[in-house]
Amino acid sequence: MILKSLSLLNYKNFDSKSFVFNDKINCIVGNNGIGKTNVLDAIYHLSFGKSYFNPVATQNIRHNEDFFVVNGDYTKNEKNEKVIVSLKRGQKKVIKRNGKAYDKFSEHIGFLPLVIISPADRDLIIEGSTTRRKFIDSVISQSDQNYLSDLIKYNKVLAQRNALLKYFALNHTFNADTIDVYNTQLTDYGSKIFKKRDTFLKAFIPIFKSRYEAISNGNEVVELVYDSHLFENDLNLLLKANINKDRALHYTSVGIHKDDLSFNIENHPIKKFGSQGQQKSFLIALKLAQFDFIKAQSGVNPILLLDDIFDKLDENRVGQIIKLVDDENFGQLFISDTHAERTENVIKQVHQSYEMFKL
Ligand SMILES: Nc1ncnc2c1ncn2[C@@H]1O[C@H](COP(=O)(O)OP(=O)(O)OP(=O)(O)O)[C@@H](O)[C@H]1O
Repeated sequence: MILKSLSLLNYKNFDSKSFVFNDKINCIVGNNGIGKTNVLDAIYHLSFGKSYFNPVATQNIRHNEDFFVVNGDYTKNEKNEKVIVSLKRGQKKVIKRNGKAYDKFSEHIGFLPLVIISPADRDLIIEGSTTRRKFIDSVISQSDQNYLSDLIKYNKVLAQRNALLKYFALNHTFNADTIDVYNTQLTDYGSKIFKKRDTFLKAFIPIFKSRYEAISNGNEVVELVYDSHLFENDLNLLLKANINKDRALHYTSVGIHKDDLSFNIENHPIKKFGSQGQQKSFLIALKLAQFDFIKAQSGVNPILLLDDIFDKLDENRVGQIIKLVDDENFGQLFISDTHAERTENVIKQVHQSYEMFKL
């Protein structure tokens, strides 16, 4: 799959801008704040219908403008595919593929597989469990539409159960039968989601470890562990056992929305004991494993966005990463960097064609 060209209208700092891309490597270089990451984010938008960086949709519209349009022309399986994402203030976002608007955005997810590696990934290590669950969910969703639909349904039931708990507390009342209905639904969707997360992680962890080994030259031992209450317990029994706690808290304290991943280096949490370079290597290995996994599932080479990844990495590690991407197994690559010369020197070592875009 190749993104042939991209055009932006009123997207973040760009009024109107077009690119015709190289099929292999595209380097977007320029000073801080010039809009390099915004170009990558526009490409991300075309795959996921939203920004990787800014969850407030309207903030992606250029200041003092009324709308944005991001237009991408792709070839996939030898067919041309045109995807347009647009947003007008006060209206709903529209995603069109070949002129036809999607009813549900979730149907588009996975159509243009993409992996982004960015400094913002640090949130996966430093922030709470939500970001790590989002990561697992986004990898599985790109190759399994049913997973995403079960997840959406689970979250809806969860919100209803929480609202009911709040209502009971405010009105000093309780009805076990209504809670039971929600428990059954949460158990149905939650068990399926748990099984898929478990199966996914069993396949994913070895790939991740081998990616880390390649980046670090095999000198460090890392671990990724799936933490879930559901390993030892049936969700329905758990929900029943915790009902008094949930009533006191006014929300549901157990379920797959509490799952987490532990990231360790040499048997200690990487958040506390990993150096910045080790943390960055860990995140890159995680994302490259995501790439491998999506590719194996979909049979398509995802687009790979490398946002500002050379910072904080020593030459050895940069060399290892470049060696990895200098491989037929990778598809199209987009790299952003502040140092045009550094990027060009690194990219010259790769035996693939490339294009430099100076903003
Ligand atoms: N809605 C918007 N309207 C106008 N400008 C915006 C909007 N959103 C972001 N910007 C501008 O985009 C610029 C940031 O762009 P971006 O993050 O792509 O920079 P960058 O080239 O990647 O920089 P760095 O090298 O520092 O990472 C900032 O100048 C910011 O003010």
